[in-house]
Order: sequence, then structure tokens, then C-alpha cells
Amino acid sequence: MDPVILSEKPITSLYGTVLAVQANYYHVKLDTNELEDRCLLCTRRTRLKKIGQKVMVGDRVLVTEPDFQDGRGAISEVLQRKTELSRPPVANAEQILLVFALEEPSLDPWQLSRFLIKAESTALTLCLCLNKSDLISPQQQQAWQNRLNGWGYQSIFLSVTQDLGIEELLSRLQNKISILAGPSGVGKSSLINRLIPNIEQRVGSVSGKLLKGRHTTRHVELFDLPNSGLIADTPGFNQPDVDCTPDQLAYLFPEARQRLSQGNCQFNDCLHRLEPNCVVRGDWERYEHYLKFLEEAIVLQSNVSQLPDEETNLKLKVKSLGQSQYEPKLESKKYRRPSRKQNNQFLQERYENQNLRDLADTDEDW
Ligand SMILES: Nc1nc2c(ncn2[C@@H]2O[C@H](COP(=O)(O)OP(=O)(O)OP(=O)(O)O)[C@@H](O)[C@H]2O)c(=O)[nH]1
Ligand SMILES: [Zn+2]
Repeated sequence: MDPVILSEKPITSLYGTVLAVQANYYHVKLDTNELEDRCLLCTRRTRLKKIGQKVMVGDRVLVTEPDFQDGRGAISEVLQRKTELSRPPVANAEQILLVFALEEPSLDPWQLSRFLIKAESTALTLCLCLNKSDLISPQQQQAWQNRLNGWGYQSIFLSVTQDLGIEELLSRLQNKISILAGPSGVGKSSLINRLIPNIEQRVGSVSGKLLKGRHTTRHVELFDLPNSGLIADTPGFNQPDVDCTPDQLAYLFPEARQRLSQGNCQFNDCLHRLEPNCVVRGDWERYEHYLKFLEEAIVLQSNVSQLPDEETNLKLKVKSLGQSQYEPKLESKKYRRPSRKQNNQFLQERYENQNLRDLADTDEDW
């Protein structure tokens, strides 16, 4: 194949980012700005298959023998991943874009807390957006802002319909891979449509070659933002599981982390309930959320530990109060009770076990 000449230099290989994967094909967006059609449909080199090197959405890859006429290429190398989520399966994501609505549906602090602790458990940066600010008064907005600051979160107030806060959000999304998450009806699709001009056409153009369209398939796909960011749109969901161990839970609350950074509880295995000389228990708004989620984490752990060995590939999924069911357990490592030392390393270790499973619909593959 003749190399393509661009800027007088023949191109034999290029770096790019995998936007979508289906079967044995990879849709790769090339780094260069000089090419009009910057996406190539690529296969994976046999050498990579032989060494078992998988290619994920979000991977940085080297594409050899680009054929711009046919829009094809071959991936010959996968660069080291900075992060790796299993559900949704995305490499190199840096940020979770968590979207809630202030009204319609009205903001439920418990549900928000649940999403927040799930997002915290991934160790990715969190960008919290509160949409439909047009439906509340400036005073109500200020009250929410103060309340969430007390939880340890700065939030961006948006109104997709009134075009408020979009520029601020775009600057937070620049040059990063972000994962969009949030409950149903909060305006995620409206936001994506606002952020990415002509998205339906783009989805259509990708679909023809590779995919069936983002709402009908179970794949994860990265969308190109106008400012060099990429965003993965996850399907809506209801209630994420609390699937950390009881010891780890406090580290998923900024308020508790702050207290633990300033002092120590008397007991190494303090769960911050009624233990004497506990530095976490106290007068902070979400302490009651902590206690409730702790109960869930304890139920989960005790149910899993009561199972005979051959059954421990199941996990208990708490549906609602008093209701539960077992499901295949995917990451047994999570259910070992960590030592105090391990516990202290927890924040760091979150990177190794990132999991956004519950940000997806329960009937999704991932
Ligand atoms: N008032 C107001 N309504 C909005 C705003 N953004 C979105 N909506 C409306 O909220 C409704 C839900 O918006 P969607 O974009 O479908 O929400 P979604 O989060 O994608 O919902 P799912 O597809 O169920 O996950 C629609 O009727 C939108 O028009 C906003 O900023 N203000
Ligand atoms: Zn304590």
C-alpha cells in the first residue's frame, strides 16, 4: 500500500484513541488534525492476539498502515492504560460526570448519596452537575450549593434548556475521557445533544460502518466533544449497590475522610457507630446516610461470608429493605475483609478495582 502524503511526510503509523469496539473491529480516532476523516476502522494485529492483548474503548493505540481511501487500518500496539473500568469497560477514563436534576424529578439526597459513594468507589475525579436550574429560584439554588459544599462537593448548576452552565462544564470536560452517569429523566440525553452538535448524524455515520446506534446496542462508545474531550454515555439506572466492605465505606464520604485525616478512632476496626472515642461519628448531615449504607454493607458481607465455598461465586444484591437476591459475583477480592493497613491504602487501591457496574441498567451485559 502506498503511504499517504500529508505535510510532505509519508505516514506509516499514527496514534489514536479507540472510540468503539464491536466484534473484531475497532473504531479509532486519529490524533492528527490534518486529516479530514480522522476515524479509521481497524483490526487488531495477530501479534496482539497471540500475546492476549485486549483492546478496549478509550485505549491509546498505534495504528499502522493507515488506508485513508478505504478508512481502514491495523492496531499494532496498545499503550499503557492510566485507568481501567470494568463496567462500563473503558480505558483511560479520568472523570465521572454525574448528572442529577434539581426538580422533575426533584433531587433526592439519599439517591444522590448513593450515586456519590458509587462514583467515589471508582477513584475517578467527580464532576457533579445539577440540571434544570431553571425550575428553582436563585435562593433555592444557593441553598443546594451550600448544602452540597457541606458534603464536600462543588457542583455545576446547569440548565440545558436555558443554556446555563454549559461553558463551565465544557471546560471541565476538555482533553479528558469522562463517563456520564445519573438517574433517568435528569436530562442526560438533552445534555449530550447540546454538548455534541449533530450527534444523531454522527451516531448514524458510525452505525453504518460498525454499530447499530447508541440506544439499541449494549456497547459502550466514546463521543467526541468539540473541545478534544471524549464522553461515554452510560444507560440510565435506578439504584446502585453499596458493594464495598463495611470498613471501606467511611472512605467514600469526603466528610468522614476529612475527620479521619485529622484524628484516629480509638479502635482500629471502628465502624463509627457507638464505639467510644470515634472521630467520625458526629454532627454532619450525611452521618445518617453513612449509617444506613453501613447496614447494607454489613448485610452484604455477612450473607456472602455465610455461603459455602462453592457458592461464593454469588453475591447478594440488596434490592430494597428486606429484599435481596444472589447474583454472580465477579470480583471476589472485594469481599475479603481488609486489614487496617490495607484499609489505609484503600483510596489508592480503588484504582485497581474500578467498577461502575451499578451505573448501568441491570439487564446490560456489563
Ligand atoms: N426544565 C428543564 N427541563 C429539562 C432540562 N434538561 C432536560 N429537560 C427535560 O427533561 C426531560 C428528560 O430529559 P432527557 O434528556 O430525556 O433525560 P435523560 O437523563 O436522558 O433520561 P433517560 O433517557 O431516561 O436516562 C425532557 O423532557 C427534557 O426536555 C432543563 O435544563 N430544564
Ligand atoms: Zn470511628
